[in-house]
Amino acid sequence: MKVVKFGGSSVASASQLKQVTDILESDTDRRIVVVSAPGKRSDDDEKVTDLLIQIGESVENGKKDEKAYEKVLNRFREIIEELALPEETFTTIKERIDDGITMIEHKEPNGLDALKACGEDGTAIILSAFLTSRQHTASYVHPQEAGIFLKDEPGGALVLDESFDHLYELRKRDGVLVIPGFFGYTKEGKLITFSRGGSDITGSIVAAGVKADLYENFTDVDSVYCVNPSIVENPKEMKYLTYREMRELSYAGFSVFHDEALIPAFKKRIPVCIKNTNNPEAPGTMIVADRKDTDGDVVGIASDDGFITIYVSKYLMNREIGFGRRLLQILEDEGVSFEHAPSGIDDMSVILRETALSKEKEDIVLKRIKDELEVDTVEVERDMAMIMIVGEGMNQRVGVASKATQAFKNANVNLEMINQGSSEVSMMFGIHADGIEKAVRELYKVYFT
Ligand SMILES: Nc1ncnc2c1ncn2[C@@H]1O[C@H](COP(=O)(O)OP(=O)(O)O)[C@@H](O)[C@H]1O
Ligand SMILES: N[C@@H](CC(=O)OP(=O)(O)O)C(=O)O
Repeated sequence: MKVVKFGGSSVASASQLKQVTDILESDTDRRIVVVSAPGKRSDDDEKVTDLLIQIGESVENGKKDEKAYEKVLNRFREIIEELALPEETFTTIKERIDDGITMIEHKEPNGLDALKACGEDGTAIILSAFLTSRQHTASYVHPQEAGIFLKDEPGGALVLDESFDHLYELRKRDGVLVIPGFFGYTKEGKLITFSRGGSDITGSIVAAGVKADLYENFTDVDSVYCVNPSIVENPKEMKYLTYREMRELSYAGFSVFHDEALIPAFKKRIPVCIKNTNNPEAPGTMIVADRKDTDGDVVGIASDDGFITIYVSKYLMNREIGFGRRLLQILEDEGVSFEHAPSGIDDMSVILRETALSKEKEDIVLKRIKDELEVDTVEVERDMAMIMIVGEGMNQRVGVASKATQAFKNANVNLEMINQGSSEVSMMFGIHADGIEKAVRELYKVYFT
């Protein structure tokens, strides 16, 4: 049995949904399908999830964005008409969207999540109806009925272990099962969504729950490339990656697969394959426990901007037991999550995502660091970017870091920070965001050409 996830680009239009159906029909092992909300049909198009968030926020602010509301309804109406589905398919989707809006108007908790979930819910209703119209045994399975139970955590929902046992029961059902991605329920019955891009996580949870032979993740590229294809033209394709490599790369900026989506599949040893909906014959990229082709130092280069560094120095910090803990405690008290914390003898930096530290929070945090830790210096640097090079066995090879530093030199980009990941499959470099593309291109040259 295979679990198949189709991303937003794969379900963006009626013609894409027909392509999805062809893919399902070409392999009867593809029994469980997880779908995203309709994504962009072209570069200047809008994702349904973005429109739903726009509507939700406008309702929260007291004036519903009618334009965005009409756009969402039109997206679904167009798809339904082109697939020649009955009118009630549209009515059901519209009712669910209107219910989400009413929840927000009544200030019910999780109203925004309920509205956000309508994108994937709508796609699942449409795809199951379309499969049925093509004489397949197919059913829509609501995440609550499937038993996808989640814990509400800041920064995104987390799956509860009992979900895997509930999901196993799906194996007993006949036909193709279509499950909307991106959301689940708390034990108290509240709908909650994962963080953005979270349908990949649903797919992985379902694949782990039903103990699938394979989790296929269909998107709009032939494979995972060793570097973001919008930075380097025609980069090298990756045939195999290990779970650890993919986790590091997706965490550090490979947006093709959600970084939290690997853990459920990894724990149950379910292989993952990233494939192209518009070129399903291409082999794609397999993510597995062990990779045999270990040629080359590095398998991928990921990059992301939007980071802040808090730099702290204090003479004899090395002798002050508990300094690091107290510094991080301040962040914990203020509800700020951090990404990395490299340290020296008398200094320590904490790297955070800009989204984690508002200007007001920054003032509070800096004041507390100064007052409570009596530091010599505390400085904040914004507009930082992180570049991560990843490769299993990289730590065993001589000269990997020197190639990287040569590349930064070639790009004329100053290195603000270097951190060898504790996982030993990655090395991270902090630079100013304006140097990101130059640096990535030079790194690509030294490792891949
Ligand atoms: N290293 C990479 N390899 C492949 N695609 C990448 C990489 N880094 C970023 N991407 C981007 O990820 C996109 C696919 O992810 P996403 O837009 O989330 O797809 P979907 O709509 O299928 O969920 C690609 O179109 C590509 O632009
Ligand atoms: N629709 C949600 C969840 C998702 O996974 O989407 P996509 O498959 O388009 O990345 C989002 O936009 O965040």
